[in-house]
Amino acid sequence: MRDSLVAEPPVALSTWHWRDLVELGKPRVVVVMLVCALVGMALSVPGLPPGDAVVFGLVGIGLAASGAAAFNHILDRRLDAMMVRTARRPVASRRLPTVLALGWALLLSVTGLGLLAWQVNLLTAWLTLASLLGYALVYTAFLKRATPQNITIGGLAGAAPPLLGWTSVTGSAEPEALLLVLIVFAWTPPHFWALAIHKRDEYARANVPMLPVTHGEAFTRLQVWLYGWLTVAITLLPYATGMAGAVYLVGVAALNVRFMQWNWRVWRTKDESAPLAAFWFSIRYILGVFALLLLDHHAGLVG
Ligand code: HEM
Ligand SMILES: CC(C)=CCC/C(C)=C/CC/C(C)=C/COP(=O)(O)OP(=O)(O)O
Repeated sequence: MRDSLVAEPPVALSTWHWRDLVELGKPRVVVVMLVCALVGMALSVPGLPPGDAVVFGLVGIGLAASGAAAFNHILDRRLDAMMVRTARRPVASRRLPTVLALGWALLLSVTGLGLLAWQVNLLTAWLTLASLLGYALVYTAFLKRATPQNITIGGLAGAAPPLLGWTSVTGSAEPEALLLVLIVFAWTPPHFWALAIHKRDEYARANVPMLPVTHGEAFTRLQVWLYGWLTVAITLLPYATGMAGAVYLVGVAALNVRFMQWNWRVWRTKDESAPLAAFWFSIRYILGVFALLLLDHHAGLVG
C-alpha cells in the first residue's frame, strides 16, 4: 500500500510562502497559551522568577505547542479541506506539501522539547510532551472524530501551559498550578462550543461529532451556560485559597459578569450573532483572568 503522504499530487514549491509555516503553528492561540504559561511562572515564586527559566521555558513551550498545532494541520488536512473556515489552510489547500509540513512539525517539536530538557528541566519537558501528544494525537487523531466530549477531555492538553510555566521555574507541580490549569480546562467548553454552535452546519457536513451536531443547538447552548458557571466558580478559588487578593477578586468579578452576560445571550436569546460574539469574548476573558492574576501578584509584591 502506498503511503498516503506520498500519494498526494505534487505541488509546485513556488505556491507556498514562509508565512504558511508560521500559520501551521496557530500563532495567535499559542501567544495566549504563553501568557498563561508566563502567569504560571510569575505565581510560582514569591519574587520575580529567574530570567533564564522564563525565556527558555516560554521559547520551549511555544515551539512545542506550535509543533503540536502543525501536526493538527497535517492530521486534519482532509477534514479542514471540507470546512469553509479551515479550507484555505496551507496543508488543507495543498499549497504546502504535507512532507514539508511534517518536517516543520517535527523540527518545532524536537527543538522545543529539547530546549526544555536541556535548559529548563525534565519534568517540564515530559509534561510538555504529554500535552503535545494529548493535542496532536489523542484529541486530533482520535477524540475529535469519536465523541462530542472530545474537547472536554482534549482540553486538558490546551489547559496545561500554566502548569508548564510553573514547573519551568520550580521543577515541581504544586496544587496552585493545578488550579490555574483547572481555570483553562473549565473555560474550554464555553470557549469552543460557542464557536461550534455558529459553525454547526460545517461540522455536520464534515461529519465531526461536535456537541451541536450530536445533541442539538439547544442542549449545547445550555452547556455553554452551565460550564460558564463552573468557570466562574473556579475563577473564585484563587481568592478563596489565598493565592490571589482583592485586586484579583474585584477584577474577576467584573469579567465574570460580562462573561455570563454573553453566555446568557447564547443560552436564552434569539440573537444570531451571540455565539460568535461570545466566542471572541471568551478569548478576552481568559486573557483578562490571567492578566489579573499577574497584576494582583505584583500588587502584592509592591504593597
Ligand atoms: C481543546 C481545546 C480547544 C479547542 C477545541 C479550541 C478551539 C478553537 C477553535 C476551533 C478556534 C478557531 C480557530 C480559527 O478559526 O482559526 C479557536 C480559536 C482560538 N483559541 Fe481555542 N480551543 C481550545 C483551547 C484553547 C486554549 C487552551 C487557548 C488559550 C489558552 C485558546 C485560545 C484561542 C485563541 C486565542 C483563538 C483565536 C485565534 C485567532 O485569532 O484566530 N484555545 N479555538
Ligand atoms: C504543548 C502544548 C501546550 C500543546 C497544546 C497545543 C495547542 C496549540 C492546542 C490548541 C487548542 C486548539 C486551538 C484546538 C482546536 O483544534 P481543532 O482542530 O478542533 O480546531 P481547528 O478546526 O481550528 O483546527
